[in-house]
Parts: sequence; structure tokens; C-alpha cells
Amino acid sequence: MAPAPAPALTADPASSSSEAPTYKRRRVVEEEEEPMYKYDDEDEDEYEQKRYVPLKQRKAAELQKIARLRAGGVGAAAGSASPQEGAQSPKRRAQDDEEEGEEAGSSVVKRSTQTLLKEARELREKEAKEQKSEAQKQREEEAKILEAHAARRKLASDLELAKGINYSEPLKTSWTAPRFVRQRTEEENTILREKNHIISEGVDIPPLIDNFRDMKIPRCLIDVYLKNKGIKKPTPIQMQGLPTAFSGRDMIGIAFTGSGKTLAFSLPIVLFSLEEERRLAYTRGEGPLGMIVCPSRELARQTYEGIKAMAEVLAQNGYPTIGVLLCIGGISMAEQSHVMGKGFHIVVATPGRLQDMLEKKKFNLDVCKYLCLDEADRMIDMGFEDDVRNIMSFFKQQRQTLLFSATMPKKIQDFAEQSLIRPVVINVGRAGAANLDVIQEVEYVKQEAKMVYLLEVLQKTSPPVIVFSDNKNEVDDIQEYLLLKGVEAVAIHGSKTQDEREYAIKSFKDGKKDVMVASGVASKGLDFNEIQHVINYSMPNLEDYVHQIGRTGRSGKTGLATTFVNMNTQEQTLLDLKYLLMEAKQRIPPFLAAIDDPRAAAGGNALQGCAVCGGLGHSVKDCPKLEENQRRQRAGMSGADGGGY
Ligand SMILES: Nc1ncnc2c1ncn2[C@@H]1O[C@H](COP(=O)(O)OP(=O)(O)OP(=O)(O)O)[C@@H](O)[C@H]1O
Repeated sequence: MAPAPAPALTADPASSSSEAPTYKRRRVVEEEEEPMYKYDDEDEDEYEQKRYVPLKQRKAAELQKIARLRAGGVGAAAGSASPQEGAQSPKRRAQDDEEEGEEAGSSVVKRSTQTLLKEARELREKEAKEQKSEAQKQREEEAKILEAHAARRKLASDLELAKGINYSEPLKTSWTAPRFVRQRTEEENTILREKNHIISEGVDIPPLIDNFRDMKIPRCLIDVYLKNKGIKKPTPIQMQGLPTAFSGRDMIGIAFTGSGKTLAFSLPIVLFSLEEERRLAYTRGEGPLGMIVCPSRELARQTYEGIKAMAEVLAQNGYPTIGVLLCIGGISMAEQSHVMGKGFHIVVATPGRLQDMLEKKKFNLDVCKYLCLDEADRMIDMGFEDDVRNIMSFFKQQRQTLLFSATMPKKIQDFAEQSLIRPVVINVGRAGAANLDVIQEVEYVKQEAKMVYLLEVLQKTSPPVIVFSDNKNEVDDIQEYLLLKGVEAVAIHGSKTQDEREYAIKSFKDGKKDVMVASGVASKGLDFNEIQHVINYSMPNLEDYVHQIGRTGRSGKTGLATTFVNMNTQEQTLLDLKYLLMEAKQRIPPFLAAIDDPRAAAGGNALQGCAVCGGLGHSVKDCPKLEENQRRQRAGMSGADGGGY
């Protein structure tokens, strides 16, 4: 390659020797018949050497040259001498040439190679720097957004906040793990946790226990209640969650849908009640000892029924009676006055009705020591945060607080952790990951073709099937269409009366109806018997999607989920969905595979996920949930579908 004869080489006053490399290089150029690559500005440069050019002009010419070379990029640079060389000071250039060696021929090749390499390296460095600063900028931007998002008050009662009450030690309970469990080393516990895919964080985490007998649960509950439900062995969230709750520790339990979280928080409250009642029987006006708050009436009722069944089995086996109250909107509390009349231990509630009852002083939380928020993140998302905080202000003493959900974005975890006392965080799988027992199929269906296609998709499995739509009118339309086509379908959404909702759930649960058409909120967390197929008539946000498909594939059985998407589905959501399918090793349809992640092109870590909603396909900067929250805040509305009251 031909060198670029630069004026600086001859003009360097530091080159006193006649053997100066500048000289040799000039000879080489002269001897060459034609340089392999010709520098466009060569002649001009030669000319410039021979006349005086004022400094200002020289600088301007240098700058122009650099700009031209930059515009040409690496490819153009390879065809020329180095753009950097053009920008070098004369002295530096002479030094470079000195370093390049004495021999003319080899010096030509060597110099140009080195220049190109140097140039490429510099370009790479420059690009890396630019990328780094881009990533840095993005991180800073995200941190700011998160800070604003986290600028919520602690999830503590106003009373506690006002009085500056800060409990530092967890509650003490009389429960202890068996000796052989306590004697296990931390390494042994770690191995057991790893074997069961449990990740626990916190200080002094209670050891996990992998069978119900060793948990010191009354025999009748194991032999009757659990056996009747086909429950023999604890699931991972129960192995770690039950000993943690029994020990009085605050906890955040995150495990995929259908993994048995309900038992992990219901059983401890039942056993604490039993112990209290044995110690000193509850009388009229006393209680509750513990509370479970759920985001929807149906979920509250389901949990209530589970606890009632446990209490009945205990009573039938000679244990004291445990009073359980259901406190949800849409039912007459007078019906349950007999429960309140006797004194009761447990309340299962939705936030609105609970708040109402507390404000009307129908009962109080003077002795309440146990609070569980089921689907805690959803409750906060649905706008119940202030209700929950208000409920907390009715507590008069330290409580044990438990938060459970299948989706718990890191930011809500962080926020909740601040409000708990030395909490233990238990994760089974990634928060927000789909249940691996669900086969997920995603189909592109045009908006106008959906209804007809639904009939075809219904044939994929035998009943029972749930069809989800997030629009109440659409829920009604789908039910009507299915009924017209002879499909036994019921519908449930927040605008239905309580009787209609209860009828729908009961007839579907009892197998009298094949299809339930539901809005997401109304059926969240519900545990129906062996749902074969979940159809998402339209794609909801990713967290709702995970909860909705999680109505099938429960208790270790396999289920199918079909989701309709089309051009109305946001690309962001589709990208989130694509990553979720990849994570669960599901088939990715070509139209999803074709969606590129802009972060991947920018060199970002695509699979890190959004700290606000947990979606893997975007960063917090583009979080649709954050946008939705802001929109709601501006409009001053809650996201509840009427389901919580
Ligand atoms: N140890 C167990 N072994 C087998 N089945 C179990 C076990 N524990 C609970 N189940 C059953 O698994 C089903 C799902 O349990 P549960 O409703 O508690 O799930 P979940 O984790 O709360 O799900 P979601 O997040 O959807 O609310 C229920 O029918 C329950 O009876």
C-alpha cells in the first residue's frame, strides 16, 4: 500500500538526520510506478507542501479531511491512508514513522497495515464508548423512572408511620421444626433447596421441610383434608413457605400459578387460631386473630371455603371450633352475624368491604396478628394500595405479614420488603414466569374472524374450557354467540350481580357448564377442577396472561392455552410474549419470531426484564404498565373491575 505523503514529514524540524524515515518514505513513493491505493488528496497535499498556508486554513483543511474520511467510514479509510493520520500533529506523525522501522518496502506495508489496524481499533473503541455511554444513559434514565415509581410510601399503616413505630424482630411462635431438621447444616439445606428449585433470601431462613408429618400438622388434616384433595407431599413453595410462616416470619412467596400457594398461607393461620383458642377461648366480640385479603370476591370465597373445610375436619376430630368470616362485597353480612356473634379467628376479605366493616366498627383488629395479602402485586396494581394501607392502620400490635403471588415484579418486592420485618423472600422459578405444565399456543386471528374461529378452537380439547376477554361487553357477546351455537356457556365479569357471578362459578365448577367466558379480574387466582383449555380471546398484558393461562396446568397436570393475537396487539406485548414462550421452551410462531428486539441491536441484555412489570421484552423505559398506571393516576381511577368490592 502506498503511504500518504504528508507535508508534516518533510517539514519536521526534529528530523535532523538525513536517514530520517521521512526521507526514505518519500523515496519509496517516488520509486513506485503507481501506488496500490491512491490517496485522493495526495496531489493537493504535495502542492500544499510547497507553499505557505496560514495556520487557520491548514486547520480548516485538516478538519475537512477528517470529516470526509469519517463520512467514508472504515471501508473508505481502508482505501486511503489513515484518517487519524490526517489529524495527527506533524511531530506525532514523524514519531510514528520512526517507530515503523528503517526498511522502505516493508515500512510501506507495515505502516499501512498498522495504520489500518490502529484505525479499526480506534473505531471499535469509539463505537464501544458510544455504546457504553448509550447504555449508561439508559441505565440512568431507568433508575430515575424507578425512583419515581418507588416514591410510594411504605406499605405500613398511617398510625405506624405517624408514630414512627418500627418493629425490628419477627413475632415469636411456639412452633419449632423437628430436631433432625434443625440439626441440618446450611449446606444440606442449600442442597435441598436447589433440588426443589427454591431460591430463598433473607436472614436466618427457617429450614425447609419436605413432608407434612414433620411439620407437626394435626394428623386429621393430613389424613382427611389433604388426602381428600389428593395432596400427599408439599410442593416447593409449601416446603419452604410453611416452616417460614409457622416460625412467625414475614415473607414474600413467589411461585408459579397452581403451585399450591393457598395452602402455604391458609394452613398457618388455621394452626395459629387453634393454638390461641386452646389457650383462651374466643368469646363474643373478640377476633379476628388473622386476616387474608384477596383482590377479588371469588378468590376470597374460594380461600374461605378451603379454610372452612379445614376447620370442619378439625372440629370433627375433637379440636376446638375455629370461626371464619367471609367479608366481601355483594353478600349480606347479616347472614354471617352468627359468626361475629360468637367471636371468630379468621377473616377472608376483599379490601373494599373489609375497610367498610372496620370503619363501621363491625369488628376490630385489636388482637389481629397475622395478615396475608394474596396476589399482593395485583392488589397494588388494581389501585387497592391505599385501601390496604388504611386497613393496616386498624392494627394495634405487631403483626406477621405475608405476601403471595405468581407475578411479583422486583420493584414491588423491593417496595414491599421495606414494609416487612426481616422478611424471607421465597422464589420458586422466576417471578412472572409461566407454569411449565401449560402448553402455550399463539395464533394470529383477524379481529372479525375471532368469533367464528373460537368455535373451531374449542374443539382442541374436551371441556371444561375458560375463554378470557378483558372487555365486559365482549364477554357477554361471546357467551351469547356460544349459547346460540349450542355450547353450554356461562359468563362472569365485574358488572354481573353477585348472584349471577356465584351461579356462573358454581355451575361451571360442578361440571354443569362446559365453557366459562370471563373477564380476567373476576376469575383471578380461581382454582377450577382440571381446566383442559384456556383461550385468551385477546392478548392481555403479560402479567394477566401468566395468571390467565395459569387456570390450567394446575397440581402437576398438563393444560393447553390458546391465545389470539392480531394487528391490534401491541408489538411490545408480542415481544414480551415471545420471550415468555422462549423461556418456557414453547413453539414460537413465525410472526412472533420475526419481531426483533431493538435492545438486542443496541447490545442490551434483552432477557433481564423490566423491573416494574417483569416483562422480558422491554426495559422499564418502555413499560406499558407504567404508562397505564400514570394514565390511571391522571384519570384518578382504580383498575378494579368491580371485582374487589
Ligand atoms: N402439595 C400439593 N400436592 C398436590 N396438589 C396440591 C398441593 N397443594 C395444593 N394442591 C392443589 O393444587 C391446586 C392449585 O393450588 P392453589 O390454588 O393454591 O395454587 P396457587 O399457587 O395459589 O395458584 P394461583 O397463583 O393461580 O392462585 C389446588 O387444586 C390445590 O388443591
